[in-house]
Amino acid sequence: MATPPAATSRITGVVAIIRLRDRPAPDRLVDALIAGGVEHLEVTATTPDAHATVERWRRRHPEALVGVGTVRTPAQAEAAISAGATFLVTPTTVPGVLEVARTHDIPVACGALTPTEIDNAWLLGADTVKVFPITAVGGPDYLRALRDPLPDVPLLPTGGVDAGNLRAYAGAGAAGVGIGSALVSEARVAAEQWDVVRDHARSLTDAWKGHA
Ligand SMILES: O=C[C@H](O)COP(=O)(O)O
Repeated sequence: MATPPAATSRITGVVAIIRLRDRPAPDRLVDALIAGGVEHLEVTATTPDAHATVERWRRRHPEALVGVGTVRTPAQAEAAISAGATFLVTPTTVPGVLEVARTHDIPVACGALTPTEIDNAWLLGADTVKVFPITAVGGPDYLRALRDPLPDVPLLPTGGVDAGNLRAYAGAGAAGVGIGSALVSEARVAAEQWDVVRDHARSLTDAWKGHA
Protein backbone atom coordinates (compact mmCIF):
# COMPACT_ATOMS: atom_id res chain seq x y z
CA MET A 1 0.00 0.00 0.00
CA ALA A 2 1.35 3.42 -0.96
CA THR A 3 1.65 6.11 1.69
CA PRO A 4 -0.91 8.93 1.32
CA PRO A 5 0.47 12.43 0.63
CA ALA A 6 1.07 14.37 3.84
CA ALA A 7 -1.85 16.72 3.32
CA THR A 8 -5.06 15.59 1.64
CA SER A 9 -6.66 18.58 0.03
CA ARG A 10 -10.35 19.17 -0.46
CA ILE A 11 -11.69 17.51 -3.60
CA THR A 12 -12.01 20.61 -5.78
CA GLY A 13 -10.88 21.94 -9.15
CA VAL A 14 -10.93 19.72 -12.20
CA VAL A 15 -11.38 16.08 -11.16
CA ALA A 16 -10.50 13.82 -14.09
CA ILE A 17 -12.74 10.74 -14.08
CA ILE A 18 -11.16 7.68 -15.67
CA ARG A 19 -13.97 5.31 -16.59
CA LEU A 20 -12.90 2.73 -19.15
CA ARG A 21 -14.92 -0.36 -20.02
CA ASP A 22 -12.58 -2.40 -22.16
CA ARG A 23 -9.08 -1.90 -20.87
CA PRO A 24 -7.08 -0.94 -17.78
CA ALA A 25 -5.87 2.66 -17.64
CA PRO A 26 -2.31 2.94 -18.99
CA ASP A 27 0.48 4.89 -17.30
CA ARG A 28 0.82 7.26 -20.24
CA LEU A 29 -2.67 8.46 -19.39
CA VAL A 30 -1.79 9.66 -15.92
CA ASP A 31 1.39 11.27 -17.26
CA ALA A 32 -0.69 13.22 -19.80
CA LEU A 33 -3.31 14.30 -17.27
CA ILE A 34 -0.72 15.52 -14.78
CA ALA A 35 1.19 17.31 -17.55
CA GLY A 36 -2.13 19.01 -18.35
CA GLY A 37 -2.43 20.34 -14.80
CA VAL A 38 -4.98 17.92 -13.35
CA GLU A 39 -4.60 17.53 -9.59
CA HIS A 40 -7.34 15.02 -8.76
CA LEU A 41 -7.41 11.74 -10.70
CA GLU A 42 -10.41 9.50 -10.05
CA VAL A 43 -10.06 5.91 -11.25
CA THR A 44 -13.53 4.41 -11.20
CA ALA A 45 -13.89 0.97 -9.63
CA THR A 46 -15.71 -0.12 -12.79
CA THR A 47 -12.51 0.27 -14.82
CA PRO A 48 -10.57 -3.01 -15.23
CA ASP A 49 -7.72 -3.40 -12.70
CA ALA A 50 -8.67 -0.12 -11.00
CA HIS A 51 -6.90 -0.86 -7.72
CA ALA A 52 -3.70 -2.04 -9.40
CA THR A 53 -3.77 1.17 -11.42
CA VAL A 54 -4.09 3.30 -8.29
CA GLU A 55 -1.17 1.48 -6.63
CA ARG A 56 0.99 1.98 -9.72
CA TRP A 57 0.06 5.62 -10.26
CA ARG A 58 0.75 6.46 -6.62
CA ARG A 59 4.26 5.03 -6.99
CA ARG A 60 4.77 6.79 -10.35
CA HIS A 61 3.52 10.19 -9.14
CA PRO A 62 3.83 10.22 -5.33
CA GLU A 63 2.66 13.84 -5.18
CA ALA A 64 -0.55 13.17 -7.13
CA LEU A 65 -4.01 12.82 -5.61
CA VAL A 66 -5.28 9.53 -6.98
CA GLY A 67 -8.71 8.43 -5.82
CA VAL A 68 -11.14 5.62 -6.48
CA GLY A 69 -14.61 6.41 -7.78
CA THR A 70 -17.91 4.55 -7.96
CA VAL A 71 -17.41 3.29 -4.41
CA ARG A 72 -20.76 2.02 -3.17
CA THR A 73 -20.09 -0.15 -0.11
CA PRO A 74 -17.89 -0.03 3.03
CA ALA A 75 -15.99 -3.09 1.77
CA GLN A 76 -15.23 -1.30 -1.51
CA ALA A 77 -14.07 1.73 0.47
CA GLU A 78 -11.68 -0.42 2.53
CA ALA A 79 -10.30 -2.05 -0.62
CA ALA A 80 -9.78 1.29 -2.34
CA ILE A 81 -7.98 2.77 0.67
CA SER A 82 -5.81 -0.35 0.95
CA ALA A 83 -4.82 0.17 -2.69
CA GLY A 84 -3.62 3.66 -1.77
CA ALA A 85 -6.57 5.87 -2.75
CA THR A 86 -6.04 9.39 -1.42
CA PHE A 87 -9.73 10.20 -1.81
CA LEU A 88 -12.99 8.43 -2.62
CA VAL A 89 -15.90 9.37 -4.86
CA THR A 90 -19.31 7.75 -4.59
CA PRO A 91 -22.36 7.89 -6.85
CA THR A 92 -24.66 7.72 -3.79
CA THR A 93 -24.44 8.64 -0.12
CA VAL A 94 -23.77 5.55 2.00
CA PRO A 95 -23.10 6.28 5.71
CA GLY A 96 -20.90 3.16 6.09
CA VAL A 97 -18.59 4.39 3.32
CA LEU A 98 -18.19 7.71 5.13
CA GLU A 99 -17.44 5.88 8.39
CA VAL A 100 -14.67 3.84 6.77
CA ALA A 101 -13.20 6.95 5.16
CA ARG A 102 -13.33 8.89 8.43
CA THR A 103 -11.47 6.08 10.20
CA HIS A 104 -8.64 6.39 7.67
CA ASP A 105 -8.86 10.20 7.39
CA ILE A 106 -9.63 10.01 3.67
CA PRO A 107 -11.93 12.64 2.08
CA VAL A 108 -15.04 11.55 0.20
CA ALA A 109 -16.96 13.31 -2.56
CA CYS A 110 -20.44 11.87 -2.01
CA GLY A 111 -22.94 11.59 -4.80
CA ALA A 112 -26.30 13.33 -4.26
CA LEU A 113 -28.79 15.22 -6.38
CA THR A 114 -31.67 16.83 -4.49
CA PRO A 115 -31.26 19.51 -1.79
CA THR A 116 -32.21 16.96 0.88
CA GLU A 117 -29.70 14.41 -0.41
CA ILE A 118 -26.97 17.04 -0.72
CA ASP A 119 -27.43 18.41 2.80
CA ASN A 120 -27.65 14.88 4.18
CA ALA A 121 -24.31 13.99 2.56
CA TRP A 122 -22.72 17.15 3.92
CA LEU A 123 -24.04 16.61 7.46
CA LEU A 124 -22.80 13.01 7.36
CA GLY A 125 -19.28 14.31 6.77
CA ALA A 126 -18.74 14.45 3.02
CA ASP A 127 -15.73 16.55 2.04
CA THR A 128 -17.48 17.68 -1.11
CA VAL A 129 -20.85 16.77 -2.61
CA LYS A 130 -20.80 15.40 -6.14
CA VAL A 131 -24.02 16.65 -7.71
CA PHE A 132 -24.74 13.89 -10.21
CA PRO A 133 -25.99 13.67 -12.92
CA ILE A 134 -26.28 17.44 -13.02
CA THR A 135 -26.42 18.22 -16.71
CA ALA A 136 -29.41 15.90 -17.08
CA VAL A 137 -31.46 17.84 -14.51
CA GLY A 138 -30.80 21.50 -15.13
CA GLY A 139 -27.08 22.13 -15.41
CA PRO A 140 -25.56 25.40 -14.15
CA ASP A 141 -29.00 26.90 -13.37
CA TYR A 142 -29.74 23.99 -11.05
CA LEU A 143 -26.36 24.41 -9.34
CA ARG A 144 -26.96 28.15 -8.88
CA ALA A 145 -30.35 27.46 -7.34
CA LEU A 146 -28.76 25.07 -4.84
CA ARG A 147 -26.17 27.63 -3.73
CA ASP A 148 -28.71 29.98 -2.15
CA PRO A 149 -30.01 27.61 0.55
CA LEU A 150 -26.77 25.60 0.81
CA PRO A 151 -24.00 28.24 0.53
CA ASP A 152 -21.53 26.40 2.78
CA VAL A 153 -21.63 23.07 0.94
CA PRO A 154 -18.80 22.58 -1.60
CA LEU A 155 -20.49 21.26 -4.74
CA LEU A 156 -18.82 19.21 -7.46
CA PRO A 157 -21.14 19.06 -10.48
CA THR A 158 -20.56 15.88 -12.44
CA GLY A 159 -22.17 14.23 -15.43
CA GLY A 160 -22.02 15.88 -18.83
CA VAL A 161 -19.47 18.52 -17.85
CA ASP A 162 -17.25 19.59 -20.77
CA ALA A 163 -15.34 22.53 -22.24
CA GLY A 164 -18.60 24.11 -23.35
CA ASN A 165 -20.22 24.39 -19.93
CA LEU A 166 -17.29 24.38 -17.48
CA ARG A 167 -17.21 28.17 -17.20
CA ALA A 168 -20.94 28.29 -16.54
CA TYR A 169 -20.53 25.78 -13.70
CA ALA A 170 -17.65 27.82 -12.27
CA GLY A 171 -19.77 30.95 -12.50
CA ALA A 172 -22.66 29.20 -10.77
CA GLY A 173 -20.49 28.55 -7.72
CA ALA A 174 -19.06 25.07 -8.22
CA ALA A 175 -16.16 24.11 -5.95
CA GLY A 176 -14.90 21.86 -8.73
CA VAL A 177 -16.09 19.79 -11.64
CA GLY A 178 -15.94 16.06 -12.36
CA ILE A 179 -15.14 15.45 -16.03
CA GLY A 180 -15.16 11.96 -17.52
CA SER A 181 -15.76 11.17 -21.16
CA ALA A 182 -15.17 14.74 -22.37
CA LEU A 183 -11.54 14.35 -21.28
CA VAL A 184 -10.73 10.64 -21.08
CA SER A 185 -12.74 8.83 -23.72
CA GLU A 186 -12.33 5.15 -24.51
CA ALA A 187 -11.52 6.08 -28.13
CA ARG A 188 -8.85 8.58 -27.15
CA VAL A 189 -7.15 6.01 -24.92
CA ALA A 190 -7.42 3.28 -27.56
CA ALA A 191 -5.77 5.60 -30.08
CA GLU A 192 -3.09 6.53 -27.52
CA GLN A 193 -3.69 10.24 -28.16
CA TRP A 194 -1.70 11.36 -25.15
CA ASP A 195 -0.86 14.80 -26.53
CA VAL A 196 -4.55 15.38 -27.17
CA VAL A 197 -5.40 14.34 -23.61
CA ARG A 198 -2.65 16.57 -22.20
CA ASP A 199 -3.68 19.60 -24.25
CA HIS A 200 -7.36 19.13 -23.49
CA ALA A 201 -6.59 18.75 -19.78
CA ARG A 202 -4.52 21.93 -19.92
CA SER A 203 -7.30 23.91 -21.55
CA LEU A 204 -9.84 22.65 -18.99
CA THR A 205 -7.62 23.33 -15.98
CA ASP A 206 -6.68 26.78 -17.31
CA ALA A 207 -10.33 27.58 -17.96
CA TRP A 208 -11.19 26.50 -14.45
CA LYS A 209 -8.47 28.59 -12.85
CA GLY A 210 -9.52 31.60 -14.93
CA HIS A 211 -13.17 31.46 -13.92
CA ALA A 212 -13.55 29.79 -10.51
O1 LIG B 1 -19.24 9.24 -12.43
C1 LIG B 1 -19.52 10.10 -13.23
C2 LIG B 1 -19.56 9.91 -14.64
O2 LIG B 1 -18.68 8.91 -15.05
C3 LIG B 1 -19.35 11.23 -15.34
O3 LIG B 1 -19.12 11.00 -16.65
P1 LIG B 1 -19.20 12.07 -17.82
O4 LIG B 1 -18.33 13.24 -17.48
O5 LIG B 1 -18.67 11.27 -18.96
O6 LIG B 1 -20.64 12.45 -17.99
